Amino acid sequence: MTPLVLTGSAWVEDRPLFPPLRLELATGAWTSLLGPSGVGKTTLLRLIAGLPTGVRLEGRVEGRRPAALMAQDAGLLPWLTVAQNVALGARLRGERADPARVRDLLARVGLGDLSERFPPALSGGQRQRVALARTLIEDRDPVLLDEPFSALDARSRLRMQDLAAELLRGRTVLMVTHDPGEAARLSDRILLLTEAGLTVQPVPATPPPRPMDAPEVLAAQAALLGRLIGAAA
Ligand SMILES: Nc1ncnc2c1ncn2[C@@H]1O[C@H](COP(=O)(O)OP(=O)(O)OP(=O)(O)O)[C@@H](O)[C@H]1O
Repeated sequence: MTPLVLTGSAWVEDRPLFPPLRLELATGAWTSLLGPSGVGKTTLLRLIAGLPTGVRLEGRVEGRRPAALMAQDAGLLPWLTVAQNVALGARLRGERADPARVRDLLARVGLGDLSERFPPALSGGQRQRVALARTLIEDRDPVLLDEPFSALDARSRLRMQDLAAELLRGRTVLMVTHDPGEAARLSDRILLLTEAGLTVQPVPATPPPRPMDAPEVLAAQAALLGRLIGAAA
């Protein structure tokens, strides 16, 4: 598979957003992208997906292919049920999603009982789990996740991280997150985006997903937190 590579700088009107950088997604690996708010992480994800952004990219994306994208707002259609939202990708392609697979995924994200509910009657965390199921059902590579676990309580967060790690094993994943612990648990590679550009950060040597309280995870988490605080200063 051709590597997916973004090279270039981005501009918001005449203001630079990020300086010239090169972001290569390691094929089959989980890459996490961290950085201060507003630095351009979602923009990078959308540029890679080929979606509209408010910026001008002076550069190019090579190796782009159809991606599964889980956006920061769950983006559920309020007039479709939970199950219909999970099956939406297939429906948009004029196909029929396998109902057993939809049921199985909804059960695995803990929403087996809510499949006939409509999104306005869900909590923020439940909506996020529907969006996760909708992303995980797609047989796509790459998979682009924008803060996919941010609305979840601590227990569901760990469970959903493990589920995503299991179902996306071997896929090329780019996950934007503000949570250094999450990045340290799940990633093969960690990137930090700041106004100065993109830097590669150390990752624990053990294979992901790692226990959240493993010493190497806690050490990586603390190191990342220090860099994030430094970057935001
Ligand atoms: N459509 C737009 N028009 C003008 N500016 C935009 C547009 N979209 C994004 N921006 C600006 O681009 C910058 C980067 O936004 P982006 O959403 O990529 O940041 P982010 O790093 O993902 O932030 P956060 O962590 O808060 O989600 C922000 O300053 C934002 O205001």
